[in-house]
Amino acid sequence: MPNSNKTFLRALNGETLPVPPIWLMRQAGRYLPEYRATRAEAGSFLDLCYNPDLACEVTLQPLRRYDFDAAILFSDILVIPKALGQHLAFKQGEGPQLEPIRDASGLGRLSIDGIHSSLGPIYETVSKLSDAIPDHTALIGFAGGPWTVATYMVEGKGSKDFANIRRFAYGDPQGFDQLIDIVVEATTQYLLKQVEAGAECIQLFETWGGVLSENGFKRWVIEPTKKIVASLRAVHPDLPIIGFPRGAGLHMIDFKQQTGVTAVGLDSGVPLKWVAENLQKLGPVQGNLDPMYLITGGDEMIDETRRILETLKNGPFIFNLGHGITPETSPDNVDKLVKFIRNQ
Ligand SMILES: Cc1c2[nH]c(c1CCC(=O)O)Cc1[nH]c(c(CCC(=O)O)c1C)Cc1[nH]c(c(CCC(=O)O)c1C)Cc1[nH]c(c(C)c1CCC(=O)O)C2
Repeated sequence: MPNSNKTFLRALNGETLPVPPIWLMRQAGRYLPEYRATRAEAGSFLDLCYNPDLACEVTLQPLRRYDFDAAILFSDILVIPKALGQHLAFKQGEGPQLEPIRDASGLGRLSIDGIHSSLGPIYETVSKLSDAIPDHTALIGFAGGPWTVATYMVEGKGSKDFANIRRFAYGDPQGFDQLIDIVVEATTQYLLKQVEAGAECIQLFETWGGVLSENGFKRWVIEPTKKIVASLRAVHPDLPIIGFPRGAGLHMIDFKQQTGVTAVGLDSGVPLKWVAENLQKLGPVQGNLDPMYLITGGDEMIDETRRILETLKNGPFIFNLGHGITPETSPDNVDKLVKFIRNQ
């Protein structure tokens, strides 16, 4: 039975609560002046990710302002390719850059042997957070979904059409399976260490799940996720796991049923009546305010929030965005959103 003062864990345990728990993807980040100050102190974004004291500090910043029901470890999904030996840099204003692996011949550059020494500072951040967060706040650990992590490993940066990875995966499926297997193994070990260090729930960010063909989604999103979930549950049978298969549409039913995740994160495009009638009957859901409403604010933000709360109120539900908060977000609008949800 989850700690009863943690509403986030209660919702994941299937409870329908009168006021849903709330946290926001990317709740620690550039929209907060105190985050920008701590990042400057760290030197760079990656330096911040590998500095346990400062990573702990930026995780706590949004909790101090908004008292969210969950804290999410401050790190990035791309620490896995880096731990596997792929060079990673974040260029200011340009996002991540990796040396791309375009085919199976590049897999020799990866090695799983040294991952824990590379990821050690992140486990230390989790452990510090576990001591530092308030009693009523749950601690979320995370990793990227294997397909999404692989998109950056193969494309070498963000992509609009994912042409390189689709060419690799569709043209050499067995070779591509090997890359996915390496990412699955590293991710599983990484998440087990996060749970050991105090993470109470895991979220898998499958941000680019929606770009695959039907069979591709089964083979490179559902199957790898299922393996990670089974390996985590073999050690921690009751661990809540949230899958966020962004853009997956109707696949979300199979995703929920076949992977064994506890809850499904919804992107902003998902029709909520369909969710209430189908997906939410299978387990808790989380989402899905379009982050752009936090920039526009006003009555439109409140009306859209009301619609979400109203449509999903008859089942287990966690309020969140449909994607990460953007740097242009006004901290005051986040305050208004949280107050509206808690005071209706
Ligand atoms: C695809 C992806 C990445 N990282 C992540 C995803 C999946 C979710 C999503 O789609 O947003 C996940 C992520 N990234 C970050 C977190 C921290 C926890 C949180 O507060 O939610 C989490 C959970 C911090 C971050 N990760 C990043 C920042 C901004 C870095 C900075 O401070 O300059 C933060 C706070 C950088 C990042 N990291 C990544 C990209 C493409 C970028 C550049 C885009 C950008 O600049 O916003 C890879």
